[in-house]
Amino acid sequence: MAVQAAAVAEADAAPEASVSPSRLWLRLLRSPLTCTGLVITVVFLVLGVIGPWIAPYDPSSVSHAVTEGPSGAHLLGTTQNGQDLFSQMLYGARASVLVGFGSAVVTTVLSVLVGVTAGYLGGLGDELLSLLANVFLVLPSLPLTIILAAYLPHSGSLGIILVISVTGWAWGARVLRAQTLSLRKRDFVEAARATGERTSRIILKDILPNQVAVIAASFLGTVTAAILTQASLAFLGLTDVTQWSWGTILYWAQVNSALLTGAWWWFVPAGLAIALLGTALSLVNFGIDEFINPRLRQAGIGTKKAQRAQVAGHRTRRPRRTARTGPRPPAAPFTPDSTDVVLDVRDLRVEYAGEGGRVRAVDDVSFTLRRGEVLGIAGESGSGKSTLAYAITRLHKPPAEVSNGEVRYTAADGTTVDVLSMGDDELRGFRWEELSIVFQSAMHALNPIMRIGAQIEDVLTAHRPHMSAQERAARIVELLGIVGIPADRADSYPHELSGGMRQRAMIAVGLALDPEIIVMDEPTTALDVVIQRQIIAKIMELKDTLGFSVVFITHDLSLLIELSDTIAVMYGGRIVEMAAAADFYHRPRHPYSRGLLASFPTLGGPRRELTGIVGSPPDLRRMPSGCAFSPRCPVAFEDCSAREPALYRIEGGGGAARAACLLYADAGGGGTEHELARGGTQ
Ligand SMILES: Nc1ncnc2c1ncn2[C@@H]1O[C@H](COP(=O)(O)OP(=O)(O)OP(=O)(O)O)[C@@H](O)[C@H]1O
Repeated sequence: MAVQAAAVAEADAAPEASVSPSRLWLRLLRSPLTCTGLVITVVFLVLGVIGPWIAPYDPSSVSHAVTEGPSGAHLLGTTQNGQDLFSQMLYGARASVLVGFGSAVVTTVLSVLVGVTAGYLGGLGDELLSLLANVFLVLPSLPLTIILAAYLPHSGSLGIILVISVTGWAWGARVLRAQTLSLRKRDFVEAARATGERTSRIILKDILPNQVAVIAASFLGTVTAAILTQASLAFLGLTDVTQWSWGTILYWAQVNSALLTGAWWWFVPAGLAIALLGTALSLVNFGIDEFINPRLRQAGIGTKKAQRAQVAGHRTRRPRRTARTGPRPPAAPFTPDSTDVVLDVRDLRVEYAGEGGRVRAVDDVSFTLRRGEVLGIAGESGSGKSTLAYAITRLHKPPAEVSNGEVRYTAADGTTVDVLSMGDDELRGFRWEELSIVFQSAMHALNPIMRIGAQIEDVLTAHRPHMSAQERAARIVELLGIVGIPADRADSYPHELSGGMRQRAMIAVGLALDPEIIVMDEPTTALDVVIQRQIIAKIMELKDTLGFSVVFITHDLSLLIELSDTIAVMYGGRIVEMAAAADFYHRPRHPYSRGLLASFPTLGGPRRELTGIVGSPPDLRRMPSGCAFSPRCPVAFEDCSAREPALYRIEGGGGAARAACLLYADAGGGGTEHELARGGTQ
């Protein structure tokens, strides 16, 4: 099959280039609101550290200047004992900042530990941790805080930090658990798992960075809440009132009726400080959210200055990294009489266990994939294509379970291994090194907050730990070049690329380790027809140059015929026809294949009426007796609902055709799927 390579690089170049990390930080600082928030927060932090050293007086020492308003000697006035309020505010800054940030650190660490662990682990661990969080959530936090504080009146700031952390961690943990639950099902986490990354690394590099905005919001929110809680407890006299904090200042002001006597300078500075720090933290929070979330940046929610910085960033030229020397030598092209089997799937059965029992989503599936071959798997939705792909890549998860069969992989050096019996470490080495996967939607399979280059680098770091940073950079450039993406796009985020580019970036990730087999599950479904054709052309070009084999899954039979060497059609979890692509196109044997072909417009050749297939695919829980297709089959006869057909070999079909239809039961050369597996697809 000769498919010409398309010049795809220019065709779908997205309009926006990316911006270097230093510029992004600069952008954060260029937002006036964020900057204001940062400056105020830093000023308070500095005051918290140096406050007691620069205070002009001892905050507790009395003087004759009682209840005096602000003056040169006492910048913020005095109390009714003549104590200097400016000094009290400086001492108070330390206590408030310490309690605020201390509580936020402890609370956030607890929330992250419990929330992320529960969400990622699932199962019993999740249930226990969630129960714990729920118990703390239903406890009335205000009375609990008051009671705990009353029992720890002399424990100082550490006691307050403890009280606030104990009563405050559960909410954050619950939010983070929910986020983690949703993230762990995302394709980019699946992809990271598939590339062999360890759990700890997935959590640190894929799960946590995607939650930075939530963690930051929770952290800064806790700082504000903790400062307020501490002020409230102190105001109520539930803390050590001889320890200076902004809350204690308010407490003494209230006890001495400062409001009634008009001594505004006594309570206004402390109230203002709390409000100002809370506002500043919120401004920083907005800024971080905008910085972390590339979509907000893209949407220009930032200030005009930030947008100008963005435009300037696009114009900035970044130096190109030098490419590694040439691609690997071209492999021998695939020929239909090849017997060099790379993947041998035998009698594979995959079941989903549910409340209503087990359903067989893949049943008795056998096929061989030869080196350099493209095996196309077609079938309506629900026929078991994805379940098959996930099972042969060992990416299936409960409730899916492989209950029978073998998946044997033969490396280029002739060694054969059973993929289904591999241990975790062996699997980690196998996936991506020998077999990689290109998922359906690159937008979901790529980590949205990691640059394309970094995502390729992750695979290289996980599998080639001895590669130097320069070698990795060169390989990234090489891979992007192979799939037709300009090297400077390594610094782009997925959302900055067009759909076609993203899908090619996903292919680059799949090619990173030069695998023998690539499983592609609907890799072009989400793309428009023009880009779809470009991607297909690229895949075929790469296959011819690099010599890998492909298992290509799609609904689109006409596309499949064009790019595949061999076609397998699935129905109700079984392969019902298998044939060389050209033979299949001209003479589909199974009535279901004929119906499928009649449902799609041909890519070339004469126009024909699209008829489709009446009825719907079978419910796996109630499979019809005999041939599963018989209730929909236009040529069914009596025997069809009683006898289940094997995958019969059909002589005269170029030696390659097999169909699971009783029409061919006596057509000669009857062979079971098992024999098919032994004989290859020929
Ligand atoms: N998580 C699950 N739990 C229970 N049954 C499932 C689950 N996932 C899939 N199935 C069953 O397995 C059958 C095959 O699903 P699968 O996704 O493999 O089909 P498919 O041919 O890839 O469909 P599509 O083209 O829509 O992706 C479905 O009909 C469904 O009944």
